[in-house]
Amino acid sequence: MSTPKISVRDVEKVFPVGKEPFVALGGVSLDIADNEFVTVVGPSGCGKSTLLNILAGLEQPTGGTALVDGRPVTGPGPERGVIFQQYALFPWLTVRENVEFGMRTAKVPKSERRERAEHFIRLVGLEQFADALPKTLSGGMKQRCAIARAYAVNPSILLMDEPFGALDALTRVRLQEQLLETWSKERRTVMFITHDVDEAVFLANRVVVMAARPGRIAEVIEVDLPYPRDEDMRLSPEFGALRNRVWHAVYHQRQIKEPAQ
Ligand SMILES: Nc1ncnc2c1ncn2[C@@H]1O[C@H](COP(=O)(O)OP(=O)(O)OP(=O)(O)O)[C@@H](O)[C@H]1O
Repeated sequence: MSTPKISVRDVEKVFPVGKEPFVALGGVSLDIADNEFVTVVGPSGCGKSTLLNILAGLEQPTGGTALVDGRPVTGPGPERGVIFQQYALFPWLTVRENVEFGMRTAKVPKSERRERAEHFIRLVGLEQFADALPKTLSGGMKQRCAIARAYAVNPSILLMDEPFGALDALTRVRLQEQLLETWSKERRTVMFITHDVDEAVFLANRVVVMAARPGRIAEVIEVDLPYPRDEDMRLSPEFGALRNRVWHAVYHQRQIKEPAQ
């Protein structure tokens, strides 16, 4: 088997909280293949963001290792693009300048920067708004801009932490479809955190269900539905059955009691 793009081996994260340490992740192992789309669901506080932040290089594990392309993650890197729920656009820069910003940091020459920015702005359907400032955009448009910016740096991995969490249902569905369209044209390895079971199934090759106390992987569910996925698929019995399975895995979890310290 080829080396997984992402490999999480027995990762633990213990936060010192008050007198007793808090085990946010208690030994998580997960491999994600190149170009795979994995979604992560689980109850609040089960360590989803902590896991993503470790892969992003924003947090260090207190045990185990997180590997990208076979190398341990020691900090953030240009091969990993991170998208959070809050759009994190620079308010004083236009859409185009925001999209170019990451490439500027990555020292991409100006003409290439322009060209790539145009390409990704078009891909997310913001060409009419290339010269607009973020304050004039809707939430969905801002998030599309953040996605274009992340893609433009050409990361091989996208780490997305509830990127559509703040959006209304209709915008959310549109952005899901657009993300899949972009992903099918510009293949990337994606890890996408969501609270929305429908969204998790609609997007993924595999859904990772996490559980809390300690944060761990409860179940991994294969989504063997073909791409492209569309509205009809969302209404299909196969989709419904998978959604029910994920729902059940999330909402009927047994609590493991941590041993008394
Ligand atoms: N810096 C920190 N110090 C102490 N505890 C923390 C810290 N960061 C996270 N935690 C705790 O670790 C646990 C996991 O947090 P995390 O944000 O990873 O969960 P999550 O599954 O992403 O939650 P949510 O779905 O609510 O966003 C939580 O109980 C949280 O309070």
